[in-house]
Amino acid sequence: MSNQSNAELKHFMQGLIKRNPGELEFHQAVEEVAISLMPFILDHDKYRVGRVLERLTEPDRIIIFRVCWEDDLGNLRVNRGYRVQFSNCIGPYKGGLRFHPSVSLSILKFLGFEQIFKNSLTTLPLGGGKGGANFNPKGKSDREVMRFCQSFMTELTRHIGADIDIPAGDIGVGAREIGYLYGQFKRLNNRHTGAITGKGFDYGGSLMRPEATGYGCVYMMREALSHAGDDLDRKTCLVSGAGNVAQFCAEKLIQLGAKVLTMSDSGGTIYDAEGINEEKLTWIKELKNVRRGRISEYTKQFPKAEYLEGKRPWAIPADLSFPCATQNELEENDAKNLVSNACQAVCEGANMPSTKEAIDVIQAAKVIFVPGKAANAGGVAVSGLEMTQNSMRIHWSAEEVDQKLLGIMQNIHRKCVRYGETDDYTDYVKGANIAAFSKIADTMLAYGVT
Ligand SMILES: NC(=O)C1=CN([C@@H]2O[C@H](COP(=O)(O)OP(=O)(O)OC[C@H]3O[C@@H](n4cnc5c(N)ncnc54)[C@H](OP(=O)(O)O)[C@@H]3O)[C@@H](O)[C@H]2O)C=CC1
Ligand SMILES: O=C(O)CCC(=O)C(=O)O
Repeated sequence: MSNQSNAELKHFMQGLIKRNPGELEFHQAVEEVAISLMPFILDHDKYRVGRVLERLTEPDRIIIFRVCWEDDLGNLRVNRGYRVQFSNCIGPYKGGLRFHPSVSLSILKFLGFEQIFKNSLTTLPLGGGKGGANFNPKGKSDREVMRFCQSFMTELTRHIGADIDIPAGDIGVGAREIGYLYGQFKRLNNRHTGAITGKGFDYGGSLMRPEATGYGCVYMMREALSHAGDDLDRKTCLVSGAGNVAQFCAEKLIQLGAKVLTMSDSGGTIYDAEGINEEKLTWIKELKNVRRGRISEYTKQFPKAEYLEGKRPWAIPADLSFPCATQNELEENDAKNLVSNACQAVCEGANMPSTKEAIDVIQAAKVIFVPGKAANAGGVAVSGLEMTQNSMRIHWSAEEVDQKLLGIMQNIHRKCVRYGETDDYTDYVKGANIAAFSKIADTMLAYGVT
């Protein structure tokens, strides 16, 4: 990076940190983008003069609200709900809802900011947003989760709509929560519209939406390997997480002939040297989606596997890595382990799972690294396809949706290569950021001063 780019970057980040004090995850997400974009912006004066990056890092609006509900014992509980409507430049706000005790404004701003870029990469007309609450669904009864979702939606409903803002799931918001949220939306508005995605198939959902993020991530890995003259066959894989993204990432890897060695949750990692096959994965899905149990139980069912309490998967030797749990779950030392174990590629199923220091280590070793905004865009892409099907009042078959998903992931890969190829390395971070930014920035300039 030139001295001028460095100076501009420093100045920009100082301003951002001053305007958003203490929002560490938001700073991290913006810095990763700004490092890629600053030289590009300096080469294109219209973006610098138009102060596009400054405008793009200021959300259109943030809604914060009280969510009051009653638990099974009749106690009143109070949580905080949020919706960050970050940018509707290229389409209505679109992005998931996260229910997790760690939810904060910083986390939702980082997620909403990333979402603008990810959604741009899909080529669908989707803006960026994110929301959620510091509510912990773990250990709550179905009725408690329902009452919470109904209270949450009672406020959120006035801010969303099929052409305004379309939430979906994320951590802690799966099929059950979407059902309760959409049921309340429908009741309050007396209308059936595509105002939420990830809906059950019977009430307007798209086939393949549950699978889309994990499958899309594997399609992206396959493209990246193919670009490097390799393939997935018999590759050993580390997958973190055991939720929606991790389950379907593992499923597609198994289908395509790779060997999944690990899955994890916030308690620890299971390491199955024989590989997690379809039957074992079905058991994990039942454990996580129905019984809502802990991954540690796997070793009781499959005693040859090991449970590594409190550990992440990254110290285990394997060819490929798929962080699919949460932000900053892959740190500098983990990256060093991956590199010393000759890991060939990292494809991020989660949002910002790797720290900046980890990415630096991985890229310096010329290991393939595909960032979440490119690698996990399949989920929101199929949400976009769900919106299209809702508007057209039709359902596409699973094969049709899967083909479209594959096409979108291949197209994202091509764009990353177009903007990120250098002599000896494909910089997918730079490629994804510039490809996504150009479209948003040109649209912002077309709108004038807004
Ligand atoms: N669902 C989707 O379509 C998309 C999701 N993503 C991203 O993928 C990631 C996973 O989302 P999703 O699978 O939907 O969520 P789920 O809630 O289905 O699963 C989350 C998984 O991550 C684990 N996890 C959560 N927090 C932590 C933590 N602090 N430390 C270790 N493990 C943790 C959970 O373990 P435990 O149960 O113990 O908490 C669980 O196994 C997130 O980053 C999300 O933003 C990105 C694009 C689309
Ligand atoms: O499907 C969606 O709208 C959003 C998915 C999501 O939250 C994400 O891409 O991080």
